[in-house]
Amino acid sequence: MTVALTCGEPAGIGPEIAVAAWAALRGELGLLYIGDPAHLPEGTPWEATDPAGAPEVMARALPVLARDFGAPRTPGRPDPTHAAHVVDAIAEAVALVSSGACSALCTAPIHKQALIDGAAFAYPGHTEFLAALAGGGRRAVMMLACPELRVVPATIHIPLADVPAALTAELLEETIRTTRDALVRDFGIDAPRLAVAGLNPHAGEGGKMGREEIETIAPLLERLRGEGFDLAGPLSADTMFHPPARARYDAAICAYHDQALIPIKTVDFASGVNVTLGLPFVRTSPDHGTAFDLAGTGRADATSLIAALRMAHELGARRAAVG
Ligand SMILES: NC(=O)C1=CN([C@@H]2O[C@H](COP(=O)(O)OP(=O)(O)OC[C@H]3O[C@@H](n4cnc5c(N)ncnc54)[C@H](O)[C@@H]3O)[C@@H](O)[C@H]2O)C=CC1
Ligand SMILES: NCC(=O)COP(=O)(O)O
Repeated sequence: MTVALTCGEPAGIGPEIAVAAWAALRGELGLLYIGDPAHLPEGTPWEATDPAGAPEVMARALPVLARDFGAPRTPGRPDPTHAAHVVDAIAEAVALVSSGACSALCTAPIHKQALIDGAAFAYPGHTEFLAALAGGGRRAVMMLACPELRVVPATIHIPLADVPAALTAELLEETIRTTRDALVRDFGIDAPRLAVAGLNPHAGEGGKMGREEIETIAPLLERLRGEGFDLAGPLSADTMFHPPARARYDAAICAYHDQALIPIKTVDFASGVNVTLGLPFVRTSPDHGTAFDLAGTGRADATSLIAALRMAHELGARRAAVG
């Protein structure tokens, strides 16, 4: 069983944390790095191979599906000529997991702006790109998970000003259903408890601080409770994330990106994992970005990538076992 690991933005910390993760995990799981080996830190032991050969290579070298990105890497400074190769590596990894050659996909961070500028990348992130590659008109759902907390932003990479209009009952319902299904299937939670945040301060304060809770969120939750969903909310987001509140749910569904990601990155920035729900294959990622300020210094922490690779391996194995 081999986890495909895409290189992400070569100017970021991806290549160096990939090597650190390989060193930490080589006795534990198989991974296949997809990228340009010339971008790996000097002196990295690596070996060109394919998914079938990766587990055997792991013990002595980083297994690499070697691709030529055509130009060296300058840490902290993205090269526009790399952008299309970065996108191709993700598409290639999806082909490997879709064919069953790899058991799961883990992605090192991309720099969204560099891909949009350099390759006219038409997506705000991996999540939406992977949903498009998976086909079937899917809408993938982003979850970030650490041992203490799981959060799901219903709207993702859109301007804050656009959130109220985007947070429709349809989007929220699909997000809740996808999250519940994934908690059962991938996380082994038989009866998931979900907490749903309001959009406004104090969840609207009875309509005095916004009406989305009364008009959209509460009626939807009531309907879904009628179907047997275990749903709390709409809750005030500011009091959902302290430890006793966290103990009352298995995942928090949030209205927008920062409402979800600020708490988890505060609770556990080091080892949070981003996992995409609703795809026909497993995809995880570290919770952080390209960290240009650290690229090339050797000071980047690989803990989150290690946790992401472990989760990818575990979820891939679980799906393989249950079919
Ligand atoms: N899954 C993905 O592809 C993700 C990509 N990004 C992208 O990354 C780029 C940079 O985003 P930022 O908001 O600056 O976030 P960032 O996570 O790259 O950096 C924020 C701060 O955290 C530090 N940091 C990040 N990772 C670290 C690590 N492994 N060890 C130690 N310190 C670490 C950085 O040095 C910086 O001070 C953006 O283009 C963003 O879209 C951000 C999050 C996820
Ligand atoms: N803030 C999370 C993030 O940017 C990750 O996005 P994605 O590339 O996993 O869609």
